[in-house]
Amino acid sequence: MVFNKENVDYSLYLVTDSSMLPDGTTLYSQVKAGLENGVTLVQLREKDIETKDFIREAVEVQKLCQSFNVPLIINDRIDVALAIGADGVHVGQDDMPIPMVRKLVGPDMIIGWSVGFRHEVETLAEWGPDMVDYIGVGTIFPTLTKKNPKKAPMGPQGAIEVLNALEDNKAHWCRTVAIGGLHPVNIERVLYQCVSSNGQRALDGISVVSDIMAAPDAAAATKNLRHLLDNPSYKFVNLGLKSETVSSETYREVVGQVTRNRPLVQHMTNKVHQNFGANVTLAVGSSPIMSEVKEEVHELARIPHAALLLNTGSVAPLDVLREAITAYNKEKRPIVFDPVGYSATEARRLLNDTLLSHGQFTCIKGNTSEILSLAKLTTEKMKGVDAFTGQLDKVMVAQATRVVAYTYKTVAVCTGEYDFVADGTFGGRYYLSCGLGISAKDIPCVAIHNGSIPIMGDITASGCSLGSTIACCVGGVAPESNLFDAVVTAVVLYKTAGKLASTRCQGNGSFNVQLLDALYQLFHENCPATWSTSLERL
Ligand SMILES: Cc1nc(C(=O)O)sc1CCOP(=O)(O)O
Ligand SMILES: C=C1C=NC(C(F)(F)F)=NC1=N
Repeated sequence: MVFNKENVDYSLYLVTDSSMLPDGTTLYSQVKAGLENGVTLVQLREKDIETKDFIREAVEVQKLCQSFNVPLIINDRIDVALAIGADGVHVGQDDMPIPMVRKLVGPDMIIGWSVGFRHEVETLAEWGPDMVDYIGVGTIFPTLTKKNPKKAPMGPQGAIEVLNALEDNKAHWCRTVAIGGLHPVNIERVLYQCVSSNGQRALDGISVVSDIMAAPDAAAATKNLRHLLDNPSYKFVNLGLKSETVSSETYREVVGQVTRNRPLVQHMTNKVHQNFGANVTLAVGSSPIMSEVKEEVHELARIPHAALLLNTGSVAPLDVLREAITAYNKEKRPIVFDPVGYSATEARRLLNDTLLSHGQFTCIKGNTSEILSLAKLTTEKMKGVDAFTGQLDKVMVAQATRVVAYTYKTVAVCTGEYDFVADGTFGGRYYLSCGLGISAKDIPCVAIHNGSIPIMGDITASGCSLGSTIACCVGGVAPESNLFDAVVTAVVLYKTAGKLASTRCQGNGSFNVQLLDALYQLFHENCPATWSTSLERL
């Protein structure tokens, strides 16, 4: 019996592996537990097994799947799939070429293909809708399950690239499942982040091997995965409802909450910023801790109103930075990410990309060149547009800020004479298969301006310390507050203080001191109605 291909549910795709079964379980018992608790598609995958044994196992698993009305896919062995009348086959890039597979299995069988790169999608699109029915997109995260892995982990951003390739090549028939190192700790983030740039396509499902096959309690493991898939909202922090307008009333409320809650702001940052960042944090009614001790990040993240500022000018080892991201994501506490010098060197780009794929950030803040690089909008692409006044650059930079916010599903801040703040969080909502239907150009973005403050660029750590201020605000607001409002408040507060300090200082040295004083005064007076900074919705 071959399944009607049009209504396959790809949402929870179990790929078997009989080499990792816990004592007291069998391949059959693990698959059964999966099917009883929400697995929607099964792939029998045996790498070194005698054909006779494989056939026997396949017939047994096929009967089980049929009793749950779930299709059975056979990995790689076309002959076995044909012999037992399986519902489909899955082949890798180095297995039998797809057109030959289709010729052998006929039009009704499901064909799945392992895909990791844009050129493989282009090939698939050329073959047209009668060949590949779905693709396994991976390897998302490192995994020990696949022996001799040929692909480096691509992270959620790699999966987005594949989704974009499907859209660019109009392969609308093709379904997608992510695979590789997928577990409850990262599945919501993958489903939340992996949306094509045009907002039209998301993953159709996730595929797991060890999370179920190696689980002593496969039923519980499956129930947990099913829960994540059926409750499409990723609460990486308390994402409040969107407020319509950001006003001085909003600022007053945020400052009031920071004052009341005095958040702990953990800094992992560069040496130059440490001292000034700690003083800015104190001036903004918060409590700094400059700790890069891996063993204490979980304890710190559990402190009420904790927030992390991760500034990759920091020299903390990569595993410490990753552990911090894991800890704050786990506790659903905000992380402000400042990818210093993102595109300056390949080493920095790699470090920042690694951190960006390791967790979910609440706010990504950068200067214009960092944001343009993160948005993959090189100045060449920008030059393609006629050179109007600076006004045009403002539009382009605002768009780049929206692209970063959308790509990383975060609040993005781009600093400069105009500070841009864009909100790509979507309240943490995600959907399977279809995206949210909107693209980067549709997301909210504001421009914050207070005249030019040239001296701001002449002191060290002025940009980094905006990061500290943002962390104070997103850390200090009450749960269910709107993070975009908290970030905008921080930027408006900081820009107002910068302007004030620039009118009072005699040079760099006194500007530093005046900036601290201005932040302290503005924060403690908390009269935003008097703040001079303008905010414009774009
Ligand atoms: C079978 C397979 N294919 C992959 C690919 O990237 O194509 S990764 C993988 C193994 C995934 O196992 P786990 O869920 O235990 O990480
Ligand atoms: C190598 C593989 C890659 N992806 C998939 C799946 F996710 F199921 F599509 N299965 C495999 N065996």
